Amino acid sequence: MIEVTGFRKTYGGFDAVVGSDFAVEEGEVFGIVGPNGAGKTTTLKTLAGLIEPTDGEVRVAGYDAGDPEMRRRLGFLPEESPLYEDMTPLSYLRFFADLYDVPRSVANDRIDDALDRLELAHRTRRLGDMSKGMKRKVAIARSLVNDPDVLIYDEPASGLDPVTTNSVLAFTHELRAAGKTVVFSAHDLHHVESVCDRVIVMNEGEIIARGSVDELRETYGTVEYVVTTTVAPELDDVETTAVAPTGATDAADVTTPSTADGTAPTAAEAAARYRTVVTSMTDVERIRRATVDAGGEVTDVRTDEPTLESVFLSIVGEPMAGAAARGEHVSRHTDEAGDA
Ligand SMILES: Nc1ncnc2c1ncn2[C@@H]1O[C@H](COP(=O)(O)OP(=O)(O)OP(=O)(O)O)[C@@H](O)[C@H]1O
Repeated sequence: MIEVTGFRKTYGGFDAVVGSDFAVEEGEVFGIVGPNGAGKTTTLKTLAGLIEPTDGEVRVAGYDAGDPEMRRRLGFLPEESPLYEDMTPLSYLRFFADLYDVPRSVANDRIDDALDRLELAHRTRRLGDMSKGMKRKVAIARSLVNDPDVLIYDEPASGLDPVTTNSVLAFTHELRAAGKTVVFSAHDLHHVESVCDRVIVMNEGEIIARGSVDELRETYGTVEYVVTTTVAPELDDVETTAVAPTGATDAADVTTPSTADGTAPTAAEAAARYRTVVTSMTDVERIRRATVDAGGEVTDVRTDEPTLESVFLSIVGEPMAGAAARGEHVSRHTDEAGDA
C-alpha cells in the first residue's frame, strides 16, 4: 500500500531524512518511532503529500505522494490539529465532509459512526469549550470523513489522559480490523507496542532498526536472571549482594553470612539470602554449582525481561520520552530454580 524508496528530505542543506526505504502492507498498522528531530513528522508529511521529497520515490495506494487522487484516499492527522473553536463537532465534521463532496446522508452516518466508536459525547458543544482529548477525537474523526484507505497519524495519542489514550488506541485497532492501513508516529513506546504490527526506529534522519516490537526486543534487549541463594557463590567475575529475606527487620539479618562449617546456624544465618544478577543461563548454572559447593542452594531464579525503553535505549543510545520515569526491566517470576 505504501512504498518508500531512497527517500531523502533536505532543508537548506540540512538532511532531515537521509535515504529511507520501507514498505507498508495493506491493512497493517505501522509505527515510526524515534527521539525528537529523528525525521518522523517529515516522513509522515511526505506520505501525506504535504512535503515534496528532495530525492527518492514515495508511493501511496499506487500513486505518487501528493497526487490529488491519492489525497482523496488518505486521511492525515497532524501532530497539532487546531480546530475552529466556534464550531461544534458535528458542524465542523460536516464542513469537512462537504469539502470532500460526501453526500450529506452518507456524511452524517459516517460522522456518527466515527464519534460513536471514539466514544465522543457532547457533539453539539462548542469546540472551544472541549477538553484536549475530546478535540483530538474530533480531529481523528475528521481524518475519516472521506472514508480513506490509508491513515497517517502523527502522535495520535500524545499528551492525552489514560482513558482517552486507550480509547484512541482501541480505535486504531478497529481501523485495522476494518482493513485500513495506518502509519503513525509515537514517542510513547507502549502506544506502539499495543497497536503496531511492525515499526521502524529513526534517529537523526536514518532508519536504524526495523521489525515487530517482539523482534526488536529479542535483538536489542538483554534478559537478566536474578538468582537468589542461601550462601554467596564464590565466583570472581560476578557480584553478589546480601539481601533482606522476606520479613527481615534487622539490618544484621541481611549481612550475617550463613556457614557450612558444621556449627549450627543462627536464625539470622538460616534466613540469609544472596542475590546475583547474570545475563545467561550458563552463568545461572555456574552460580548453582558454586552455591552447592559452598553448602548452600538456589532458592529462586527470576527472569527480568527488558522493558521497551531499555530496548530503544540500546538501539538509539538515548532515552525516549518518558523512559526515565520507568524502570529498565520488568520482572517475570519463573520456576527456573528447579531446572537450574
Ligand atoms: N521546515 C523545516 N525547516 C528546517 N528544518 C526542519 C523543518 N522541518 C523539520 N526540520 C528539521 O528536520 C529534522 C527532523 O524534523 P521532524 O519534525 O521530522 O522530526 P520528528 O522526529 O518528527 O521530531 P519530533 O518528535 O520532535 O516531532 C529536525 O532537525 C528539524 O529541526
